[in-house]
Amino acid sequence: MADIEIRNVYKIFGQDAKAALAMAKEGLNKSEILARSGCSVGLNNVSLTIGAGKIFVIMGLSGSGKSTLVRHINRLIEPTSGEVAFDGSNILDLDAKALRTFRMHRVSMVFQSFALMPHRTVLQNVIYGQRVRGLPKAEARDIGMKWIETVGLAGYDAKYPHQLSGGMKQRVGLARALAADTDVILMDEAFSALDPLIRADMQDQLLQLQQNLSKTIVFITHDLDEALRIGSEIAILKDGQVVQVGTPDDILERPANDYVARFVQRRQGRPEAHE
Ligand SMILES: Nc1ncnc2c1ncn2[C@@H]1O[C@H](COP(=O)(O)OP(=O)(O)OP(=O)(O)O)[C@@H](O)[C@H]1O
Repeated sequence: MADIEIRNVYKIFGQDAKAALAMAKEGLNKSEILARSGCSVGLNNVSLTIGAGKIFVIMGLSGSGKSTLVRHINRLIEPTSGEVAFDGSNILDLDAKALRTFRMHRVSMVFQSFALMPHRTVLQNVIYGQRVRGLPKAEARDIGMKWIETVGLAGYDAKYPHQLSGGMKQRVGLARALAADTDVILMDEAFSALDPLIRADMQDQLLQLQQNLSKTIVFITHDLDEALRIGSEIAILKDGQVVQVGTPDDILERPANDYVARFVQRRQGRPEAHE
């Protein structure tokens, strides 16, 4: 179980990141920084705590920084400034070997693009991490088959990714993350290719995982109903900044500002409030 702390994280993409960082720290906004430095601001002073055992949902318009934020949690991306800590230890201090171990045991990721290995079967994809860890084949197989069945793909273990639909591939990606048995699972629009029935099923699965196995799940979605259904907490990002973090009730009933109120209304298909 891990508490994840994101502290004053800035992420600047581009050549002149140092100058752009100084501008961000002075309080210039994303478009001013882009105009002056040519740099794109991914995250602009983000601080938040993701409690162990929670389903922490991240929402925001396209380009608001959701994927950039989540990729900091397994150090796929490193901040230009700031810290990311697991149980108080800054993961930026891990050397290459410790980072490999951290990724193997502490945090796995389900990508929107599936990221399956095309020449390996469903089962081989699902148990790849376990095999790399050195788990004997028979044991890894049992674990893999269990999760393949859980995600509704019983009978597909010997198929190859090209023989599956997009939604099925997404479920293989999820089974792989579950089989890896890490404390934390990062999910970047991981349900976007699922049809509504399977999507609802997978939401139930996630709630069970959280409740029964105390997994911490960080979940990006564009779907407010999904966020409200599964989220212990929801963070709303805008232009690389967190505009509110709260329970589903907080977000719906006590929006922190007009932006969040409009965001929620728009997503629910209600008429927009006045600007
Ligand atoms: N590799 C990169 N190079 C340059 N800019 C980047 C890079 N990755 C992200 N950005 C910029 O950082 C900002 C946040 O991007 P990010 O992909 O995190 O947004 P997002 O909220 O996940 O969007 P979406 O919902 O479309 O996936 C955007 O302005 C984007 O242009």
